[in-house]
Amino acid sequence: MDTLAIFGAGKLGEALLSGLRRAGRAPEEIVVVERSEERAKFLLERYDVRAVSPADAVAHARTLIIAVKPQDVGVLLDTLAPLVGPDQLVVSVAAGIPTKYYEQRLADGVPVIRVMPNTPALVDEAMSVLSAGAHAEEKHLAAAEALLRPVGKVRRLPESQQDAVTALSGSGPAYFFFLVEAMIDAGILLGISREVAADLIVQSALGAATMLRDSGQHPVQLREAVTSPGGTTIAAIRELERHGVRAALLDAIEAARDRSTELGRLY
Ligand SMILES: NC(=O)C1=CN([C@@H]2O[C@H](COP(=O)(O)OP(=O)(O)OC[C@H]3O[C@@H](n4cnc5c(N)ncnc54)[C@H](OP(=O)(O)O)[C@@H]3O)[C@@H](O)[C@H]2O)C=CC1
Ligand SMILES: O=C(O)[C@@H]1CCC=N1
Repeated sequence: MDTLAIFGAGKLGEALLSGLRRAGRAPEEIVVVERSEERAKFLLERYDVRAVSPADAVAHARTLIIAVKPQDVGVLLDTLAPLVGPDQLVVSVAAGIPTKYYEQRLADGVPVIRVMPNTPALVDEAMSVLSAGAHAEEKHLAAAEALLRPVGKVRRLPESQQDAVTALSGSGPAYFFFLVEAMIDAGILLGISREVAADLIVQSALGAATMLRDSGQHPVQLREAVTSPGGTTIAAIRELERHGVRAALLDAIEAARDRSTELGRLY
């Protein structure tokens, strides 16, 4: 049985856990390591998985998913280092932390894979990008892909691109939520109730996302099809351009990339 342990079942760890359970992973194949008893109780009640000590988790599991915050990885590795061996697989989802960081602290030869998933794992629509560390072979990448595929789309990219990936798809859902939040506020401004505005905008977002994925058309083509000559859309686009929204997005995503790089240097 390919058992796995999730260290830190917070927002992202829980999103992965929920997907693994939906995908049919039996509760006895998964353990979690959590600091808070209350959180452990919640996870047991909701997902039927046990919370155990780090030592028990390492003894129990072949695959170790590290889903604690980047600033907590170092302390966790102090505990794990003497326990983990090269027949196990470490999968890290921590933003910014390079595989080299793990390899320097764990026993020689322990395979490490860095993954950047995102919270749409909760609805099986995650984007997960994998990069192999120095000791990770094809079989390890394949095992990590098999783990993540049930919760969404999976790609492999070189680790040198992981900070950019973190800024694009790791944080990406937050940008869309932010945009939707602002558009609902615009509905309020125009005298539409919050409930109705949310319904209109969320369905428009879903429709637009489906077209982006399925139409085979470039976003510019799709936007042009909405933008009638002398019409309403171009009046809005002019304001978006006047306020520098495109430049703001470029700056924002660059800042996220830089923060990911910085996290990797801090810890
Ligand atoms: N949220 C997201 O969208 C994404 C997050 N990530 C990455 O996932 C990781 C987790 O992020 P997120 O879920 O948002 O953060 P959370 O704070 O929600 O989750 C982290 C969890 O780990 C627990 N924890 C901390 N230290 C330990 C430890 N030593 N042993 C066991 N559990 C521990 C925390 O407990 P406590 O609260 O008690 O500290 C908390 O429950 C981060 O590294 C982040 O970069 C990656 C992609 C997307
Ligand atoms: O904000 C963060 O640092 C994490 C990593 C990517 C998404 N959330």
